[in-house]
Amino acid sequence: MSLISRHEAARMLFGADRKLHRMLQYWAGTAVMYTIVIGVMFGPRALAGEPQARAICLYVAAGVAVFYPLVRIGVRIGLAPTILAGLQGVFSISCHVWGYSIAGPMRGATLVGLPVIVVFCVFALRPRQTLTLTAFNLAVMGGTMSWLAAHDPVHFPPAAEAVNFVFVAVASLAVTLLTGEMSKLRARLKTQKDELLTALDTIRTLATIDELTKLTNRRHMNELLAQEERRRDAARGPTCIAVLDIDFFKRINDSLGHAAGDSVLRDFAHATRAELREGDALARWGGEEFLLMLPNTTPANARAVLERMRERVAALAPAVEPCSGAEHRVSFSAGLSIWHPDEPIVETVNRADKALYAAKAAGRNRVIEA
Ligand SMILES: Nc1nc2c(ncn2[C@@H]2O[C@H](COP(=O)(O)OP(=O)(O)OP(=O)(O)O)[C@@H](O)[C@H]2O)c(=O)[nH]1
Repeated sequence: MSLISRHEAARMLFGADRKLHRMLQYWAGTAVMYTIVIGVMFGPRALAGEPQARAICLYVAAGVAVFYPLVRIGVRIGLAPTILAGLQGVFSISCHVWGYSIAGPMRGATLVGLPVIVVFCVFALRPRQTLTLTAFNLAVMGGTMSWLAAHDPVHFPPAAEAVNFVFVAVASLAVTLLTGEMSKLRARLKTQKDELLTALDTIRTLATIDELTKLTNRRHMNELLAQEERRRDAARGPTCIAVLDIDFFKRINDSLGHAAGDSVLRDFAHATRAELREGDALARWGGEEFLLMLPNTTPANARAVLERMRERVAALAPAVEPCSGAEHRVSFSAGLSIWHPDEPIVETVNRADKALYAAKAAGRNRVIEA
């Protein structure tokens, strides 16, 4: 039989999920605390056969055992941590109150643990909920102390009980207020973290995406080109570069206005993007000019992609002048070049750019290879 590593054992006991792991670590921490405290206070008496001591030892052991699967199931079914923390808090209070009533002269020691319960709940409960738990804690403890002082004043002198109560009330309230501040601080930190993540996301988008067309922007395309250059791999197929430019775009702008021009740019981006595979990149290179990078693509295949793009663009609804009803069909010209591995990739882009000029000079709405 193979021995399991400490890491695997911890994974089995605490699970792989980070949240579950954290909650079960708290559970383990409290289990160890209970074992020590109950063991020291009631262990010898339980071993001596005293029924009350045995009963509380069993109660605590059963409670600790029940909470382990409860936490695991709770996290799996999405039970609010508040409910789990509340249940553990109430269980803890019942242990303390019971322990206090049967601990004899040592009972003062059990009071130390009451404020600790609140500390353990701080990560799951909101300040108001923590305050409610403390109020419940003091009501149960105060009620028990009063009852004990009234029914057994010899063992529970009223004056001593009153002092004990004041002590536990002051300590619990102080801890509750402090943990409340901690909770607020945590909530503020969480909000700030969320805001920072959103801001980071926006910055990342702004840095890589063209706002109008939602295509890759020039800055990011330059990074992709450099990346492709670094990755230079003879075993892979060739990389093709194309520069695309919308024909007579100025006319659309001049006769229909800038907003209509923007709308054509968006439609053009949408239509051409539909022909991209994973790994291809299409960027708005500037104005009405676009740069296409097709890794692992032969020039024949790249030409076929550009032809399909031309068909899609030709199928776009024409921009219509409202007064004259004149139609402006959208088309583009493109220059295509293949990247030679010994050539800086910017040179390949320049060659594609020159081929684009040739396509424009040859009458537009066509693809010319460099
Ligand atoms: N609406 C809009 N127009 C833009 C944008 N960027 C550049 N332009 C316009 O695009 C037009 C480009 O015109 P030209 O460079 O003369 O080219 P063209 O009219 O397309 O002619 P050819 O390229 O020779 O076919 C100019 O009028 C620019 O103002 C933009 O973001 N939105």
